[in-house]
Order: sequence, then C-alpha cells, then structure tokens
Amino acid sequence: MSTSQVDLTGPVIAVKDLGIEFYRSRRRRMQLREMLFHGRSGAPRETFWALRNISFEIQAGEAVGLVGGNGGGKSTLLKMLAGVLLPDEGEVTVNGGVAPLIELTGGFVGELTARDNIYLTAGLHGLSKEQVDEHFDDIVEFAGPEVRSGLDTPYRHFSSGMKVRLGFAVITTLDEPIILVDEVLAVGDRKFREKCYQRMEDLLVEGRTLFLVSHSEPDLRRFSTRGLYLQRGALMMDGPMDDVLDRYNHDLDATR
Ligand SMILES: Nc1ncnc2c1ncn2[C@@H]1O[C@H](COP(=O)(O)OP(=O)(O)OP(=O)(O)O)[C@@H](O)[C@H]1O
Repeated sequence: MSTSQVDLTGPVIAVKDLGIEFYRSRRRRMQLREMLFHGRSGAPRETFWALRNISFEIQAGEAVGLVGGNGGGKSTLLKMLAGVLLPDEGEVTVNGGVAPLIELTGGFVGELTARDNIYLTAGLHGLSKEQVDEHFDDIVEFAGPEVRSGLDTPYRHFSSGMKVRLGFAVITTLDEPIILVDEVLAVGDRKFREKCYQRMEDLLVEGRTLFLVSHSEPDLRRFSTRGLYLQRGALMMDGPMDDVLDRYNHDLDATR
C-alpha cells in the first residue's frame, strides 16, 4: 500500500506488446500411449500464445470490462496485471497496489483457517496486525454469518460461495487503488452479489480503478465505461463498453 510512491501523473496500468506463451496440456491424450510406447517424457510439448501483441494504457479511476469468448485470455491478462504470471514478451507496468479477486483460491491458503487467511492476505497487502484488527469485524460482517461461523475452520472446507464471500470482503477492504475481479462473483447468491455490486460502485466513486471480467452484459454495462475485447489471445478492440459489446455480439452472431 505504498500509495505515497505512486506517480499520479501517468497511467496506472501500462501494457506494451505483451505476450505469454503456455504449454498445451496433452497429458490425457498422451497417457496411455506414453505408458505403452514412450518414456515418461513423451512427445515434444507444443506451445501456444495465450496472449500476444497486447498494448493499452489505463488511467486512474477508469472502469474497464474484459470481454471475449471462452479461452480468449481474459483471466490470463488479469493474472498478469496481478503479477501472478510474468510476460514472455513485452512489459506490464502497474503503478500502484493491486487487490485481485481472481480464482476462488487465489491468494488464500487452504490449510489455514479463514481467520488466519484474513490476516495473511491483508498483511501481504501492507496492513499491520492492528489495522487488520480494526477492519476484522467489517470484513466478517460483510462476508456474512456462514463465514463468521466458519472462521476457525480451514479455508479448504469452505464452499465456493463462502470462498467468494470471504475473498470479496477482504480484497475490497484493502486500500489498494486497483481492483481486479474475475468471473468469481457469479458463484455468490443473488443477495450477496447485490451487496458486492453496491460495494463496487462505492469503490468506483472513491476513484479506484476497476478491471472486471464477466460474461454478463448487464454487469459489464453497469460497471465499465471502457471495454477490451480479447479473442484467441489478440486484442480485437479497445473502446467504449457499449461499442465493444456491439462488436463482440456481432462477431458471435457471425460465427453461429
Ligand atoms: N497455466 C496454463 N497452462 C496452459 N494453458 C493455460 C494456462 N492457463 C490458461 N491456459 C490456456 O490459455 C488460454 C486462455 O485462458 P484464459 O483462462 O485466460 O481464458 P478466458 O478468456 O479467461 O476464458 P473463459 O471465458 O473461458 O474463462 C486457454 O486456452 C487456456 O486453456
């Protein structure tokens, strides 16, 4: 949370010629043949670019929605902004702390209790024990009674909905200027989702920068003014959210 060191004049996020290459997982198809004919190493592994030639800049306070078909590279891009994955090509510069809600287990340790995970995650984002003590009741209150009664059980025993409740409550309590939210909110029940939406609106009013991955058009229109459209690892469009959704829907209709 070293916001004092943040350069307030430039973009909060600058992505330049970004590329990341993955190994294609062929484990299932190879398994039987490998056992019969090959050594454990099997055939040479194929790679592919999950993202390539991606460039954009985000200014403080922008609300950006990521759209695109399954496997287009949206979650991978969020992980790169969170610093969980590093680029093979190009650069990602993030000017300020990032609070990521990416994947259900992201950042939380399965063996630790929910209580310990709150202290650990908040601590990793720069909060002292006293600061977490101060926020602890608010976090648990927001997460709801199921989470409260499970505070001293290992996180891995939590249901998907409880994991999201705890995760959202923690990351939105952190004082980070950039918030990343992956599809995870879809897991929560309707009442909790509405509570999350209200908090996201509050964070935007406070001037935070939001990145949202969603397949829900109403959510994208509600929270994002700008859209990035990723298709098979390429940035197809960067523009106003409504225009980006029009283009995406047009492409979807054309491929039906
Ligand atoms: N760690 C990894 N190793 C290998 N391939 C990966 C890895 N993570 C993601 N991929 C692959 O990279 C591509 C992009 O995946 P990603 O999860 O970023 O897509 P997405 O746009 O978020 O998709 P969805 O809308 O289905 O959630 C997919 O082909 C996916 O299978």
